[in-house]
Amino acid sequence: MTPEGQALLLEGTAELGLKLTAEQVGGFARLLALLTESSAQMNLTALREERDILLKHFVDSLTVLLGEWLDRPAQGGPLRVLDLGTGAGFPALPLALVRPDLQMVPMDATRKKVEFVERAAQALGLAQVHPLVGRAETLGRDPQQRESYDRVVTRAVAALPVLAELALPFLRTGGLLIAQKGPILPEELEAGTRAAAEVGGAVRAVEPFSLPVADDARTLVVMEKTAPTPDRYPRREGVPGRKPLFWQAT
Ligand SMILES: C[S@@+](CC[C@H](N)C(=O)[O-])C[C@H]1O[C@@H](n2cnc3c(N)ncnc32)[C@H](O)[C@@H]1O
Repeated sequence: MTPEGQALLLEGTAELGLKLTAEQVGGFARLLALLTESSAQMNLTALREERDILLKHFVDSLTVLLGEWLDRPAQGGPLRVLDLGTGAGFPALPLALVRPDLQMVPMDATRKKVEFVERAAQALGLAQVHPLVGRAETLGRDPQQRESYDRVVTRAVAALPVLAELALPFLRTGGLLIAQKGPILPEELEAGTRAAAEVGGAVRAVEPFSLPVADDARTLVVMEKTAPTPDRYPRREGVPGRKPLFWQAT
């Protein structure tokens, strides 16, 4: 990481209220190098410039900490967190670097991306990260995965009604989905609210904010799991995305 890059990372994370240690900065530098090396060989992420990776992957991933939805509960063990559609490890890897107390499961349908996340987690010494390959529609029906997470995080994966159907089955009652999104249209929010109710959840918060330094518009949407998900959800692979509940995708 260049000195300018390090200054940018520190500025962006400071705006989120985080004070990175020298060891954490070293972890981000290593992750940047691994991502840049691997992207040259395979199509891992569209972002190639150091500034873009630092702001739009690393700092953006850490905005999931705004609102304190991932704070450690006063009682009970560590939070078990699923990152649904992690891609090259976002937000899972930046989050694991600053929050080693989280039991993190980055999950994606694409094996080569999950293999990268596994290699990166090993190289960074993140023993609490346990990647998983598969589709949410299928893993969400696996008794070992269903209703077994305290939190689901997900960034840039799908529209809200699709996320509700894919993510809420993984949560125990009382658990939270924290979706990192761009600006949200009222129609998407309405469909997401109805879809959440259909699969055993409710929208708890919609928080618009600006990405530090870059100023791009972002929204955190939080849904709470309020009741067990009916057995018919999620529908079979591909159907939630093709026919989102209560929503006509344009
Ligand atoms: C646009 S990428 C975003 C990746 C990452 N979250 C990020 O913010 O950089 C969306 C990812 O979600 C994964 N994905 C989409 N639908 C999925 C599903 N039903 N089950 C598992 N992974 C899925 C894709 O394979 C892809 O890697």
